[in-house]
Amino acid sequence: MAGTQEAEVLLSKRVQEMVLDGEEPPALYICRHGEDTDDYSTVSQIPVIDLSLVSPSAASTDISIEELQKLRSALSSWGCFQAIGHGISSSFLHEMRKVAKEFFKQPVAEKKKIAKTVEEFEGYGADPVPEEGQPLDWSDRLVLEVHPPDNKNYNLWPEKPESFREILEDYTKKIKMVAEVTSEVFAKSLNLDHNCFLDELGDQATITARFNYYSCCQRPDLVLGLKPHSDVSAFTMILQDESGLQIRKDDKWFTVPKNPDALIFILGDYMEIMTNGIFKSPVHRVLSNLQTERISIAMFYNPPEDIEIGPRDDLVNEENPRLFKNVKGYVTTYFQYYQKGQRAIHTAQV
Ligand SMILES: O=C(O)CCC(=O)C(=O)O
Ligand SMILES: [Fe+2]
Repeated sequence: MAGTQEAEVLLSKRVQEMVLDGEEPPALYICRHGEDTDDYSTVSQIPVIDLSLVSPSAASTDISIEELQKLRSALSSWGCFQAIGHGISSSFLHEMRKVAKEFFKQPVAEKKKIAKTVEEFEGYGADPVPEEGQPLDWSDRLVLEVHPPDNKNYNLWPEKPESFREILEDYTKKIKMVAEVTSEVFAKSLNLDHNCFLDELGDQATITARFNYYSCCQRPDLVLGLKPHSDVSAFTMILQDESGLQIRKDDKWFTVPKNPDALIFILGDYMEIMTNGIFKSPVHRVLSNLQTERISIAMFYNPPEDIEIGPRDDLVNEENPRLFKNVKGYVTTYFQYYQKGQRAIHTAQV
C-alpha cells in the first residue's frame, strides 16, 4: 500500500504549491512519456450549435430543422458540442470565470479552510486517491453540490471572494434553465415527446459544480491535467477560459477550441443508457500546458441517485434492440471503475 500512502501525502499538498515551489511532477503524476503536447494544432471539427434556433420556443424554419439535425448528428457521433445562443450573457460568463480565478489565486492556506478529506468528493482538493498504479491529475479542484437547495453544504463554500456565493447561486439558476431547455431539445432531436427526459430527470435532478484549476507544468509531456474518462452525468456543461480539453473520436484526440461565449456540452453515461446508445458519452481528458494556466467550471446535470434508469421504450424496437439494462446506483459502479482508470458503461450492457 506504499503507493496509496504516498498518494495521500502528495494529495495533501496541492499541485499549485508544487508549482510555486518550482517542483517537477513526482512519479505518481507521471502518465505519459514524451508524447506530443501540442495536439492543439489538430483542426477541430467539434460542432457548434446555436441553441436559440432549436429551443422549444423557436419557430420551425429550414434553418432550425437543419440545426436540429446537426445537433442529433453531433450527439450520435461526438457526444459533445459547443453551444452558443444558450441565453447566458457573455458578461455573466466572464464574471463566473473571474470569480473562479479569484478563488484559486488565493493563498493555499485560505483555500484549505474548505479542504475535503482524501476520501470525500466535496470541497477543495483533488479526487480521492485512485487505485494503486493509477496516476494523479495535475490539477486542483473545488467540488460543490449546488442543486437541489437541500444538497448545498454551505460550510464548504468559499467565503472569499465575497461575491463567490451569489454568483454561483445565480449561475446555478441559469444553468438549470439551460439544462432543462436542452433536455427538451435533445428529446425533440430524437422525435420523442419533448418532456420525456425532463420528466425522467425532473425536479429531482441534481447539479454538482466542479471548478478545475490546471496550473502550468514544467513537464506537460509527462502529466495530464485530467486523465481520460467519460462522465457519469446525464450531461455536463463546461465553461473554459483556455483550450486544453480534448475529446476522443475515431481513435484521435480533438481539442475543443476556445470560445468565450460558448458552453461545452458533454454527454454522460446516463444519457447514453437512456437513449439506448444512440447518443454517445465520449472519453475526454485535459492536457497540461507549460505556459498557460487554465480554469474550467463543469456543471454536472445528474439523475437523482435512487431512481432506476434504462433505455427509453420508444427507442427500443426490432431494428434497434435493447443495448442496456435498467440500472440503479450506477454512480457507485462508475466510481469503482473510475478509480482504476476504466470506463464502467459495459457493466450496464445487456
Ligand atoms: O476541464 C475541463 O474542461 C473538463 C473537466 C471534466 O471533464 C470534468 O470535470 O469531468
Ligand atoms: Fe469530464
